[in-house]
Amino acid sequence: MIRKNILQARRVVVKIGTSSLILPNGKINLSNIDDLAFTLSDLNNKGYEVILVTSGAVGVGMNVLGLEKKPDELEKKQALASIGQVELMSLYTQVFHRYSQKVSQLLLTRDVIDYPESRKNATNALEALLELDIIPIINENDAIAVDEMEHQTRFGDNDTLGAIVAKLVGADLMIMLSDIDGLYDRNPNLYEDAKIFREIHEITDNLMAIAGGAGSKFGTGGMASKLTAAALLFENGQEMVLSNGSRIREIQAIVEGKEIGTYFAKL
Ligand SMILES: Nc1ncnc2c1ncn2[C@@H]1O[C@H](COP(=O)(O)OP(=O)(O)O)[C@@H](O)[C@H]1O
Ligand SMILES: N[C@@H](CCC(=O)OP(=O)(O)O)C(=O)O
Repeated sequence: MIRKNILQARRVVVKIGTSSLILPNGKINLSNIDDLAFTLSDLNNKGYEVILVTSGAVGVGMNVLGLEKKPDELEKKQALASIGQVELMSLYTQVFHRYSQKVSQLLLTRDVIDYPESRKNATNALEALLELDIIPIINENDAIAVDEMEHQTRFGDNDTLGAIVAKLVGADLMIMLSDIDGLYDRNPNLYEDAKIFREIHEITDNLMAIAGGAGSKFGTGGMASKLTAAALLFENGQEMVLSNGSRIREIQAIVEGKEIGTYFAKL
């Protein structure tokens, strides 16, 4: 399938996962963050409207406190997110500044999106930021998003958040960066002969089954949540490319419609 719709895409949501921001040893992946800032700034200069959905608050918080294992207690994870989020934004501000690109931060919770008035406020803010040539950087507000009965504040994972943001702003394309080249017919970290899918047109139960299992120790989503995000995008006639967050500069070739990663588009 030729990725011809991608050639028309102007408004792009890029989602980067913890596994692309934190090295296996727990340190910050500075080269990936620098590549991300360069590539997104370059896209913005070329006339694309770019929104970044980033994970990493908890992972960076673990790095700040020198923790090797994510704590089980909810309030400790909240605290870690609160510590890590400022550090993450400080890093982003510095690297984007190097490429003369201004950025902003939005921390969302699900109730904001569920209530029509507050949803409209979020959309208005995003539209105003894009109009000002800013790259909005979005994360879930993990420090306060805790689910209580009848009041859902959590998105749960940033893959879903990315798809919801893409819907909110009517994005033409979502680029999902993970620690893997795309979706495989089975987990390539466990099976050497796993084969990559170049395109997916439908999210079936069978696909969900082969994407099962958790992801990296710092993240939360795993491959299944990427498929759930794709299914949400399909509902809105939107498209997604899942590609490797260790080769971020390939985003340029992705928006040129080149066959990189796995392309999710309805037929
Ligand atoms: N069928 C599959 N194809 C690709 N990756 C898979 C598959 N099944 C499970 N995975 C796992 O999902 C991981 C990506 O999810 P995750 O670690 O949550 O990434 P991120 O932090 O980027 O959100 C891969 O590294 C891989 O171990
Ligand atoms: N919002 C959380 C990350 C949640 C999440 O989905 O993580 P990931 O699977 O790495 O995209 C954080 O900033 O730590």
